[in-house]
Amino acid sequence: MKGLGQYAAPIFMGASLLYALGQKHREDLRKARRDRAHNRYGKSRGKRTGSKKEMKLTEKGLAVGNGDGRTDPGSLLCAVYAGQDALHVLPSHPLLPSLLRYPLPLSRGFSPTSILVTGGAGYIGSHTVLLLVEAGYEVVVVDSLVNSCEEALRRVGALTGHPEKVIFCKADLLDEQALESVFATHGGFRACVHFAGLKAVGESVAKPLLYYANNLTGTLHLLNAMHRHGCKIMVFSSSATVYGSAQSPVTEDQPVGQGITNPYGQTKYFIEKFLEDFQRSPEGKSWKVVILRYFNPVGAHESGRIGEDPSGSDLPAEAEGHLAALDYAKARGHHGGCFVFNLGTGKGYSVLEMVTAMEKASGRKINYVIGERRPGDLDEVYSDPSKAERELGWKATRGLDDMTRDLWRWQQQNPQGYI
Ligand SMILES: O=c1ccn([C@@H]2O[C@H](COP(=O)(O)OP(=O)(O)O[C@H]3O[C@H](CO)[C@H](O)[C@H](O)[C@H]3O)[C@@H](O)[C@H]2O)c(=O)[nH]1
Repeated sequence: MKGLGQYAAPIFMGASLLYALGQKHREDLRKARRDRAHNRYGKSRGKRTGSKKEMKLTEKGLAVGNGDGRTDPGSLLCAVYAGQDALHVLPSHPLLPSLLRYPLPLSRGFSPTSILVTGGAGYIGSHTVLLLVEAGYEVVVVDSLVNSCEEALRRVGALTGHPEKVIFCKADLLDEQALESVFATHGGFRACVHFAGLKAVGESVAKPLLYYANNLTGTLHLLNAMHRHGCKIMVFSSSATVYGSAQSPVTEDQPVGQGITNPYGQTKYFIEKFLEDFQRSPEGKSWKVVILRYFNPVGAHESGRIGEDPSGSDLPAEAEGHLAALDYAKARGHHGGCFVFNLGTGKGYSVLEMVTAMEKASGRKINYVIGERRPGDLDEVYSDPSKAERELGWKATRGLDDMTRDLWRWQQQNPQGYI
């Protein structure tokens, strides 16, 4: 019988190998951290050359980059998996199947698939959060609840079966410190979908300063926080009002900003300008900005559980438009840009057609009085949505009857809204 000593040499060699690989792995991680810190704080301002290698945290894990923004698929040093509360790092070397797998505890909410949604408790926001969770994302919602309530998000969590993936932070975008603490606590956002904003056309005519201060300042705080924390994908919820007096059906290349009839529309126009100007600047050129211009969304989720809280286009489909926009931005890899899409049915409905459709859906007679146009309202605006269909693969699929039926179901099940 041989003694245990015969195993000593292989064990020693194996252990040395493991130690050496572990050392290399730790050194790689340290180097990656250094590189990231350099990039973040702008210490390495030198022009990158095609031959200079760099460590990159990619979707699949830590990889060696070519120095030109690309990575070679074979260069993966370790895979990174996001768990519920931890980041799991698994070295790709076959000799180390599990020895170096260790969870890095993280603040709740961090995940490479985490999306920040501002105004996510609102009408379109809550439908979008639902679709994002169904698509596998974890969502951090920042909302001041000025025009919504948390119950909408509880219902979204219940409908998806993943309440843990809907993380709510009550915060006002005007409160820069609160916003900073959301990024510091939940950071690492892959993208931001920005809905938060005041949206009542009539009120904006009566209180323009409130609208300018709120919508513009809040967005500037958000953009600064995203910039500080390296979140470079923005999907912005804009509005058809930016087309002002343009002739319908409006296409994305028609001029914007002329003849806008109300301060709400002006805020959307100015925010589009902020985004375009920043994206064109050296600091923002790697950002991917997708601007979605809505055309009066109508409807509710088919479950009747979420809809517009009482405090024509197709609402659930518009929420899908946000996912399509995220996919579009992600598919552009490292190529930044600013892209604009109309989301609408391509068909205009008159107010009387809406009344008739609601009568049909509810089986009730609706009394109405024909009066003056409300301050700030346009007479007619409807979209040409063909660019979204061509480039995003998005199309409004439901007709007026479907939208009013879902809207009526929501109204019947929730006559007082979310209570
Ligand atoms: O300063 C603010 C203003 C609003 N909100 C929140 O933002 C959400 C906005 O949702 P709404 O239901 O009021 O609005 P919609 O989802 O219907 O509207 C969305 O689409 C509109 C276009 O039709 C506008 O683009 C609007 O900004 C965008 O939120 C609400 O939860 C509200 O509480 C904030 O958190 N901070």
